[in-house]
Amino acid sequence: MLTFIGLGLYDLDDISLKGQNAIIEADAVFLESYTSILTGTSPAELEKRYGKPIKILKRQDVEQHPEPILDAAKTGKVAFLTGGDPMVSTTHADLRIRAKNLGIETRIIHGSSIVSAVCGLSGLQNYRFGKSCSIPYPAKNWFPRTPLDTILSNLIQNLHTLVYLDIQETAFMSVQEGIGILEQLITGDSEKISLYVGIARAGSENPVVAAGTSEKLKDVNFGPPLHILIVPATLHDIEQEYLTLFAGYAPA
Ligand SMILES: C[S@@+](CC[C@H](N)C(=O)[O-])C[C@H]1O[C@@H](n2cnc3c(N)ncnc32)[C@H](O)[C@@H]1O
Repeated sequence: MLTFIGLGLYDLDDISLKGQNAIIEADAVFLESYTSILTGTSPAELEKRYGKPIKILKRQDVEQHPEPILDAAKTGKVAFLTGGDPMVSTTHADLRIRAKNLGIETRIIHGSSIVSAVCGLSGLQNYRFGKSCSIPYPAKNWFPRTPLDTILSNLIQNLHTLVYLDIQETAFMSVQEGIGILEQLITGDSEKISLYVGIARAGSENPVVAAGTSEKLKDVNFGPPLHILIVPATLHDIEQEYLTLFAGYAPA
C-alpha cells in the first residue's frame, strides 16, 4: 500500500489525524523535499515525533528512480509525505499511476494547501484565479518569460495569477526577488503590473500578507521563507476591502 500524505503548510502539527495515524502504521516513510517544505520544522523533528527513520527524496528519486518506493509498497505500508497537499502543484500523479500499473494499492490523505491558504489570507476569490505559474531562479543564458506571459494573459481575462517562487536546496526565492525578476522581464507600459500581493509563511502563527506596488513591497519585511506572490486582476469591492484591512492595501 502506498499512501500519499499531505503534511500541510508550516509545522509538525499541520498534518491531519488520519495522516498522523498512517505514518504511525507505516513500515517505511519517505519525505519528498523538492516541491515544498515545512519551514516551521525539520526532517529530524519529524523522525523524532514518529520514532522512525524518514528517507528524504530528491526530484530524481521520485521521477526517475522510484523503484525503492514502489518495491517497499509491494510488500508493506509506505507513507509518502509531501508539504501542502500531495497532489496540488506537484508531479506525484505520475507515481500513483506507476503504482496502479504495478498492482499496488494507493490512497491519498489530503493536506492543507498553499492554493487554498492564499485565498483566506488575501481575500482574493478562488474562482477568479487563472492559470498559475512559477518563477525559477534565472541561470546562465536562461531567463524565461513564461511567468510574465501567463500573468499578462490572465490579466487580459481579468483573472488573478498565483505565482510560485523557486525552492532550491539552499535558496528560497523571496517576494522581492520574484517581483524583481518580473520587473526585469517587463518591456513596456502595456506590460506594467500595478498591484502585487506578497505572502510569507502561510499556516504559521505570524504570516505576512502585504499588497501594493512593486515600490511599496520593496520596503516590506516579509521575513523567513516560504514566500508566494499573487498578481490580482481588477478587484471586486469585497476583495478590495479585505486587502485594505488585512494586507495594508491603499487604493489610489
Ligand atoms: C510548487 S508549490 C507546491 C504546493 C503544495 N503541494 C501545496 O499543496 O501547498 C510550492 C510553492 O508554493 C509556495 N508555498 C508553499 N507553502 C507555502 C507557505 N506555507 N507559505 C508561503 N508560500 C508557500 C512557495 O512559493 C513554494 O515554492
